[in-house]
Amino acid sequence: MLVPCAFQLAAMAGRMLLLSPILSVATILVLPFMSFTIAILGEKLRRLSRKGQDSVANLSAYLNEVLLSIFVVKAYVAEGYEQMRFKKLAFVDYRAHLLKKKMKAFIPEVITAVYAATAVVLFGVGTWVISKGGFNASGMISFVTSLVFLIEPIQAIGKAYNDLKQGEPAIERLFELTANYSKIVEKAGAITLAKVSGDVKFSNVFFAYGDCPPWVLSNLHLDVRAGETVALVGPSGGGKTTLAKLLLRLYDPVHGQIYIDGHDIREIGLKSLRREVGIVPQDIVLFTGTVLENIAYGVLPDQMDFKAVEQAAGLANADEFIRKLPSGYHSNLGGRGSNLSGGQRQRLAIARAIYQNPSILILDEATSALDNNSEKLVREALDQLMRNRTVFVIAHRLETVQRADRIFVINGGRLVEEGTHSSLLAEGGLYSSLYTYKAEIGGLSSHPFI
Ligand SMILES: Nc1ncnc2c1ncn2[C@@H]1O[C@H](COP(=O)(O)OP(=O)(O)OP(=O)(O)O)[C@@H](O)[C@H]1O
Repeated sequence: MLVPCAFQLAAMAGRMLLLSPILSVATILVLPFMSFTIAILGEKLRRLSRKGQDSVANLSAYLNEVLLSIFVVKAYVAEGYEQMRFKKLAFVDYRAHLLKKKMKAFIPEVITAVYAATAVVLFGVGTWVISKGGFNASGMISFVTSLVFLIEPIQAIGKAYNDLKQGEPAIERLFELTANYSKIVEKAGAITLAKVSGDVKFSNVFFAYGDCPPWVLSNLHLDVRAGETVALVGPSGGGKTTLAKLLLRLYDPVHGQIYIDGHDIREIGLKSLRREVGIVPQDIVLFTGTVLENIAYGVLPDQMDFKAVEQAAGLANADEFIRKLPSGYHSNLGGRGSNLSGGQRQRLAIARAIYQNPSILILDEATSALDNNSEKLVREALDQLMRNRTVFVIAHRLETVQRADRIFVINGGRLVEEGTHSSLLAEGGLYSSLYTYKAEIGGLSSHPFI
């Protein structure tokens, strides 16, 4: 579009110059004013478009959050409060879009006014030139016709400019999103692990989310043997979950290395690494889709092994309740599995991890208590899952801690104690005081170390 417009503009400007240099100069003097006006309005439109984009994003983020937690809203009788928050955000959105629409309607009016002013100037100068005898009426008509054809491409370019300004915020947001891309990149020539036994070593690891002190993990040395179950315990905020994130390579240490079977994990392909390191998070995440898709999560439909899914569900004590669902394994888990009980959700997550069959497992134990029967089913499922793997348990239950081969006590990002339940109690350090404190407040049987 720009090329034909530029040709038309040049041809008409040339013709006008030939017809009357004085009138052409008068016209040209108006052009910077017109461009300046268009630029200012374009910038205003860009800012309003940005506000519109932000308000839509805020509103949809809000709805996404509140609709998924509607039961909490109802339980806290917070409908009125949420209605007020929604109205506020909706009003901001309404105002932003209204202002944008107003500005879009206003711009052509301003441009028309600028044209009218140009016509008045030309009329005055034209009359003066004709009265001086340097120009006749037919020449004037020809000049005005050329001017009309000159304005046409200017209008088209102005419109394109406004469209660009209006679209700019969307492009800016896209660039902002791409700027947030993970810093974790796979090394060229990264290896694929073949058979993993599951030795894990953290060597002098320092980490901070902002890449500089204060450290979230500092001077961390851990040596975990293949098949060992280690419990990570310690006060809240000590760095246990961060340690697990580093093992999954969601972040890289600022200093130090992490090894799996002697390979620095930065040398391992991300797919291969995350295939071997599985996680059962504390907050179970189920997706809208079938039970089958949720257990074989991430596997393409034509590569799903239905028999293995059934087997995993069986080991996770989930097969029985799945079969009772209306369409068994093909039942849809609406609303992220909100129609399942807490224990059933946990067992599905365990079945997912069993299906993945990782060599190293990170288990962030749930803190929510289940009833005795459900607890027993989940416990048995976990026993199946933890068998023959290296397991890091971010442990909250005394039973898990006691059964671990070793316990690592993490405090303030440092490994402060290491040993078995009895050896650590005998040491009389942080572990022992956490244990005594929890025993005193009566939380011993359920969640001693959160
Ligand atoms: N994404 C993040 N960005 C910045 N700081 C973070 C982030 N995640 C965690 N932290 C901070 O890192 C520190 C360690 O957090 P982490 O979740 O690893 O502790 P934790 O021992 O697992 O705690 P908890 O037992 O309460 O789950 C905390 O001070 C926390 O505020």
